[in-house]
Amino acid sequence: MTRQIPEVRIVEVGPRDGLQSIQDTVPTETKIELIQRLRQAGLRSIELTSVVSPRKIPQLADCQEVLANPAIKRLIEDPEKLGLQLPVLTPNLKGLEIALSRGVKEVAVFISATERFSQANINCSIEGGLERARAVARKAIQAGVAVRGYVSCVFVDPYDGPTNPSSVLHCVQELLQIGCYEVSLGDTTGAGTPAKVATLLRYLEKNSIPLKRLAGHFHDTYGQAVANVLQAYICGIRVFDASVGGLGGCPFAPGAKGNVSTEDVVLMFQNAGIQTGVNLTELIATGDWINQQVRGSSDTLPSDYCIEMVDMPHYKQPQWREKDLHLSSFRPMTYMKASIRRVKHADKIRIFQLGNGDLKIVLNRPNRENMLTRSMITAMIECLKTCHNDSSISRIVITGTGPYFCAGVDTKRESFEDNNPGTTAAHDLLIQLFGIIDQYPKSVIACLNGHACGAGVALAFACDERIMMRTATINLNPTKETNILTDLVNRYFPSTATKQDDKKEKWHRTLSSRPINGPELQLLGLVTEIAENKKDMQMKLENCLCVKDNISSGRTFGSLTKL
Ligand SMILES: CC(C)(COP(=O)([O-])OP(=O)([O-])OC[C@H]1O[C@@H](n2cnc3c(N)ncnc32)[C@H](O)[C@@H]1OP(=O)([O-])[O-])[C@@H](O)C(=O)NCCC(=O)NCCSC(=O)C[C@@](C)(O)CC(=O)[O-]
Repeated sequence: MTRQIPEVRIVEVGPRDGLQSIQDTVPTETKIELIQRLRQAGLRSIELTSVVSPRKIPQLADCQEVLANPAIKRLIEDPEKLGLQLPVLTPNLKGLEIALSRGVKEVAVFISATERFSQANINCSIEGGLERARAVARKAIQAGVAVRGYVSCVFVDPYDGPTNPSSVLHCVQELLQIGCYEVSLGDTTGAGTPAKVATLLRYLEKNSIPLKRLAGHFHDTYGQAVANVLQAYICGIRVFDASVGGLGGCPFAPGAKGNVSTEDVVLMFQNAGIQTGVNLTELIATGDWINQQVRGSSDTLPSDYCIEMVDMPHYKQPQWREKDLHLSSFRPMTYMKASIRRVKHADKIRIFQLGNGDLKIVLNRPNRENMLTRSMITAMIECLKTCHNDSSISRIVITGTGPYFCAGVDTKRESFEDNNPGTTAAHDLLIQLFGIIDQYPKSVIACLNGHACGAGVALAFACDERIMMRTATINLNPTKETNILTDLVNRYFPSTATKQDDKKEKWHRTLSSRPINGPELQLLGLVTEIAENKKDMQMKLENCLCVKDNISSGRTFGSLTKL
């Protein structure tokens, strides 16, 4: 017998909650594109904006322009026909009037279950907020406009502390009474945990609140938001607010973090076979895009899964992605099957532990060609030391994002001389790093996603193996970094065999004179594999049987490197 699993509805609040706290003005066109992309990704309920005081929420001061945009207007005109719900947040009659004048067919009213947050957010008491909501609902319903309700601070008020559940009950009862078709329970401060969620929902249900009239709105301040969504689902909630990219937060709830990310919610449900109607890959691309727009990078993507997916080979090919994202048709590829756990994300370094035993260190400073800073070098050293005796890790993979593997040390920022008392010069840190890599008890593989220069070349050559993109080159820039590389060559290339000395000599000469590409390096035996593209590199990495092998010089080599 097939198990019937009810569907969930996701209310995407990214264009409103997601953006409202961002300091720098997000251009109106970006907001419009965000809405369109979200719709494209399959989201059917999208909160478009809010019509609130522009003094209080300057970021959404362009709400009228958003609503008046022809593309958005077309959606607003007949959302039902398009299968859409497009609420707009309206705190009072003024907001409602503006929304109505723009043809909006659904509004959302919002109150708080606690006094201090209510004052901070909407400048009135709980009862004052209810009074406003009542007036808005009455007029909206008369105009044939649907009304959704929010109750904020259902667990904790940022100023008052824990919330009395009876106040939440009162607010929910009132909002349903005034005609809200659904009330979203706002964990504004992100203080909720699954146990608190279950307790509150049981309490509301016992007091005759139908769970089908409730939605969950969880913020991720303490990393509990996805767990809270799951717990609420188990309790019977089927509607969840979420924000793409995990953006969000109320400026009047200091310290609170963004909403639960839509990507994580969709991923969780989809993998449980619960349909959300959302195309996860389109959504992840949208999350990546909006993060780039508002934060200048995808560094802050909500989960490691999203970060990994964005870096995935062939990520840009929807056919492939769609297929692989369904558990039933998962590609038999260790990398995909592997669970991905964040070990640490230091400054410009991402570190993942994959379930297949790889630890992946990603240099993530693409706009500066992944040039190494002191903190990046230190983070790598710390990571390698931490994982030294970790039996769950068998290989270390070092790679980069963007067109460069690593363009050396950022000499504008880092000194090679130990001229600051108490600090270690970049040179000494690098030597320490290369020494650790060289003597590491596990295999260390450099995946040269792009070009390497200066100390970046040295980093690659301190590793046991190198897999290199065909289009990548290595280039020993004639800078003061050269000394480091010469030092490395002398230290780490075997000196016992004359033949190898010859090769070392040749390699050094070639390297010093011009950029040298992967195939040339492979001929010299200095690169194990050449990859045609990211996917191929991943496959080559999967197949790389790198084994540590002690040789007479005392240094360790990958057995596949034929020097
Ligand atoms: C609620 C008010 C408007 C009351 O503000 P007020 O100061 O009590 O109202 P007022 O009527 O005295 O008006 C003050 C000024 O705001 C203007 N104004 C008044 N109303 C509007 C309007 N609708 N649209 C545009 N402008 C408006 C009004 O014209 C006047 O302008 P001024 O004469 O000073 O230039 C104000 O306090 C406000 O806008 N607060 C911001 C609330 C807000 O947007 N908070 C964030 C969203 S809620 C949230 O994030 C929580 C939630 C929903 O996501 C769930 C959760 O996580 O808990």
